[in-house]
Amino acid sequence: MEKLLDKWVNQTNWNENIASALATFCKLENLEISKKTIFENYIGGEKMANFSEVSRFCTEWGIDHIGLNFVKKHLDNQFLPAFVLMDKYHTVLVIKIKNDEVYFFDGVRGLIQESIDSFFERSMGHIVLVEVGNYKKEAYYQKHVKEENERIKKISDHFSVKIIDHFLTSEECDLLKEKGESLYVRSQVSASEGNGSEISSIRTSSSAFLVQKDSFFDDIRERAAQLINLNKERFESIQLTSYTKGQLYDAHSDAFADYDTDALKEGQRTDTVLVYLNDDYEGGGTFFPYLNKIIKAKKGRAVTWKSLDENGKIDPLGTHGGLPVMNGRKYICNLWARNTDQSNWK
Ligand SMILES: O=C(O)CCC(=O)C(=O)O
Ligand SMILES: [Fe+2]
Repeated sequence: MEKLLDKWVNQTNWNENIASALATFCKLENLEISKKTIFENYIGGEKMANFSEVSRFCTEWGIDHIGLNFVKKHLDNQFLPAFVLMDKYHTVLVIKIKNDEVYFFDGVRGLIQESIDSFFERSMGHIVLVEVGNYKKEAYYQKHVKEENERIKKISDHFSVKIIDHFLTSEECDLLKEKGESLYVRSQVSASEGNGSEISSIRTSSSAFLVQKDSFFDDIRERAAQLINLNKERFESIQLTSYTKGQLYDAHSDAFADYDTDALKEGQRTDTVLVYLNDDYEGGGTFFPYLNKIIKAKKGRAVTWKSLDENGKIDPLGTHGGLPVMNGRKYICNLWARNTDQSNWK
């Protein structure tokens, strides 16, 4: 697995998903097509790259391929590698099946393993099998491209992730980091049974809970409140999170699921203001898989979005996570607002 991960060419821009899959494929197959050529030619223009780029790429470079409606039997080593269009508007590169698990490269998440059933369930029903030889090439894509563009337009009309640079000064970032330094414990997530929280491989960072009384913390909450036009009482106590090399937070919503009755007793999370406290590390961007967007850290930068839709339900478009840190140490500050008064931190 380690060796295979070396072949991964990650995407660093939201519209580079296909280019990442294609470049990873070339590296795996030792094709001498440069990463630069791929990233310059197959990023899909101003919108995100769409699945037809895979076929265009193969045609242009004389690589035997076929586009098909995806059925489970394609998940067989004899047909691989294959490009599959997943939900989340992502194309992934499937390379191996072993013990009913699919191994695939994802532009933002690297080399992933998932059960065949759940992988198939998540997919959008389109696959390109590469170098399979015997099939005839056919064009399946136009209809899909149109649907894809419509879906993306709908998304960008309804959901926004706002970026506010210089929300905190560099000195404030340093001070906040310092205040948390001795308080880190392994991060947890809500327990799957809905009572309490637990350690999980989906979140491997450490967290510091800044529950002490401090006018500095109050001031930050006040500014977060002004930023998104809420009462400061709606903000929880500040949490810092830190990731060392390899640590990550997989895709999730900050809002609590219905079954998470323990957490919901204190109210539902509605808004997030996330602040980057440093930027001297590699990797570790904040990714929004449904929006095909990765936000890069910049010291003092705040990012804000809503977790619930207009009906108060968890909005899948707010799904996000922290990519693995490649080098160095990442520090963020989380300011979460709930729909009830949280001011027992006073
Ligand atoms: O580390 C990141 O960029 C995201 C963190 C996050 O989503 C969280 O702490 O809830
Ligand atoms: Fe989060």
